[in-house]
Amino acid sequence: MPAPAFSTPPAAALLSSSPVLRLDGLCWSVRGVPIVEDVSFSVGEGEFIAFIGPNGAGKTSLFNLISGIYPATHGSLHLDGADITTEAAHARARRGLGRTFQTSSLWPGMTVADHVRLAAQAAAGPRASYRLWRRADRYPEQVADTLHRTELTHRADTLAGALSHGEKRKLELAVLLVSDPRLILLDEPMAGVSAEEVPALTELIRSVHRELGRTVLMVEHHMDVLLGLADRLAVMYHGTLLALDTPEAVVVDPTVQQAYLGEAL
Ligand SMILES: Nc1ncnc2c1ncn2[C@@H]1O[C@H](COP(=O)(O)OP(=O)(O)OP(=O)(O)O)[C@@H](O)[C@H]1O
Repeated sequence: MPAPAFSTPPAAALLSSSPVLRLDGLCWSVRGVPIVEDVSFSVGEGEFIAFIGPNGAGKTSLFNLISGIYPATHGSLHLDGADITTEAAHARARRGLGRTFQTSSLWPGMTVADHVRLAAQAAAGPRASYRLWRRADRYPEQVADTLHRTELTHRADTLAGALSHGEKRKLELAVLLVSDPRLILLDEPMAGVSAEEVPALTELIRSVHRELGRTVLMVEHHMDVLLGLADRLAVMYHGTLLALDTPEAVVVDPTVQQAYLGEAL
């Protein structure tokens, strides 16, 4: 019997007290200018943390540090207890850390199914032959399951360039999910998505978190989206972590309110 494309962690794992991810005093500077300053927090298995903060607060930079795109200047990062501070992005991906980017990372002239098939092949490791990836019989279960999960089955043969913004975001999620990551970083998944498409995309992200049991970190400006999804809200401000608490506590936190100069969160 073929292995399911998605593994669901046992309920006990969701109650595990050991953090999936731990940041200790993480810093990143560019030519001596601090961009991320002394950020420390832990993420529990199955948790959903949403990152908010004004433009330029350092949210994407923090995601780049966690995913290994930038090396930390100081501090440390542990994934499942292993020190990954100096590990390259691809090594972190092999440990189960996946991410999407603020701007679309799709090939407009490639079909939806081929995007997912190529990602499945890449996840299968360096021994998989890239000459074979276009064969439609490669990774059929993974491709079909992932397209079904992301509600893109009917768009399998459509070129990515012909998709709506919301469908492009779904395809980016599909490309991510087919490698079965345990910890998922989503950088502004609603960016460019029309108001009509936001609810369906929100539900998809919710199902990735709740039904697949994935641990999720997400940068997002839509507070209405976040309040229904996040277990905790992290507020970034001038490169520092200003607050990290339940959404209810964060929205009434006077330090956070002052940082936003009285603007509604
Ligand atoms: N590679 C880089 N080199 C120099 N400065 C950078 C680099 N990347 C980011 N910065 C600067 O770091 C600061 C934080 O940027 P970052 O993109 O992390 O903020 P953000 O909170 O994600 O903002 P937004 O909500 O607008 O995406 C900004 O002042 C930005 O110009």
